[in-house]
Amino acid sequence: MAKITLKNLRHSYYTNPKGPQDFALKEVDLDWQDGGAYALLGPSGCGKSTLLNIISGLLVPSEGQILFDGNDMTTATPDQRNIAQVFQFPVIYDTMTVRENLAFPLKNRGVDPATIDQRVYEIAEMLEVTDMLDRRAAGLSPDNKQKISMGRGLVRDDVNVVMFDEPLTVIDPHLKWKLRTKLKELHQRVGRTMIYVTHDQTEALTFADQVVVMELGEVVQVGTPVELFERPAHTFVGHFIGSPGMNVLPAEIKNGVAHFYGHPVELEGPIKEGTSGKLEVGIRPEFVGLGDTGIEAHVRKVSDIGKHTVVDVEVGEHRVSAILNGAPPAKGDIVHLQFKPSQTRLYADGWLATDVVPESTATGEDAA
Ligand SMILES: Nc1ncnc2c1ncn2[C@@H]1O[C@H](COP(=O)(O)OP(=O)(O)OP(=O)(O)O)[C@@H](O)[C@H]1O
Repeated sequence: MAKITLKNLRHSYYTNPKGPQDFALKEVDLDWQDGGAYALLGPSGCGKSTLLNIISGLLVPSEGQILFDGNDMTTATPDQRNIAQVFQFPVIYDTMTVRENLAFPLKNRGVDPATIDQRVYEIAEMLEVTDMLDRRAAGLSPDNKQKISMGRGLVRDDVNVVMFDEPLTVIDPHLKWKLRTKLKELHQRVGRTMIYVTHDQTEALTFADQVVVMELGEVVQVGTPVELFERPAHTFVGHFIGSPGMNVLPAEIKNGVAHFYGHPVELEGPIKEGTSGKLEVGIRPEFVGLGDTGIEAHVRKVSDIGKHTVVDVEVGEHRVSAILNGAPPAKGDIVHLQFKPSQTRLYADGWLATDVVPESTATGEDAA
């Protein structure tokens, strides 16, 4: 196993890139700690596969380095990197039994038969496939084939990292949650570095201890699921994570106070020095409340989603969502919005521009 470092990495598929727009990856600096459970999360086209291929050695970056425990591996072949990969579609041999499929990566490396038997059994137990060990892979369901494919990725204990590239694509929706949880459990049991690539926030947040969020070839935030939810470093993270995502509303500063639609808005803490550019207030629907006073809004839609109600309101031409627990208002009502100050942030050109008040100096709490 190894710590993997990406240093000043940039990649363009053009031979003569003219500017940042020609780079599929713009300046990536990242450390993947030994034994960590990571997710690489972002929408289609943000650069996830490009980054994955650079780590696995299928692609040499235009600029920068990739280090394994400080050793430069930038131009090393995939074989030399000692990486296991699980792809979107199962990679198994149909004519072999499940046991032979699981044993294959070990046999290939000349591991002794007794160790192979033991490892295959351990992995089969973890994946709950011991009853299929002697069945031909050809007869398995797609879900089970993908489980075996995962098993092949996990069976070796000498790999530097196991990379999963959208591994649940072929899995039946009702089984997805089960395999997601299984993968998390497997990480805890085998303790190997794992990188799970996905565009699905639920998969990323269930699996990973640390989530790397990418947009337009850039890493916009690395954090725990809670950090990404509670304090998005970029409005993109606020939008992308959560359902519905964070409300991002136009703001202006008057006499040092943020305003939205003419109303003063109390922020989580001081505005960072030198803040300028396009200003926006970010507040998650979970922290928008209703009260007798506050920002006047018209209720446009009320959706009952079981435990909560999502209420969509309009403030002028701006749409705001609130997640409410109590009795909801009705469509057409006029309500007053209150933003919970400790959860209200300012963003400048998309980036977080407020600091948090240290706990010892924080006063009371929160209007909503
Ligand atoms: N071989 C290639 N030649 C030219 N451009 C490419 C190539 N592969 C990817 N790109 C471009 O690089 C950018 C990043 O693509 P990449 O496939 O890494 O994104 P992704 O996040 O993995 O997307 P997806 O989830 O759809 O696979 C995109 O704009 C894509 O069009």
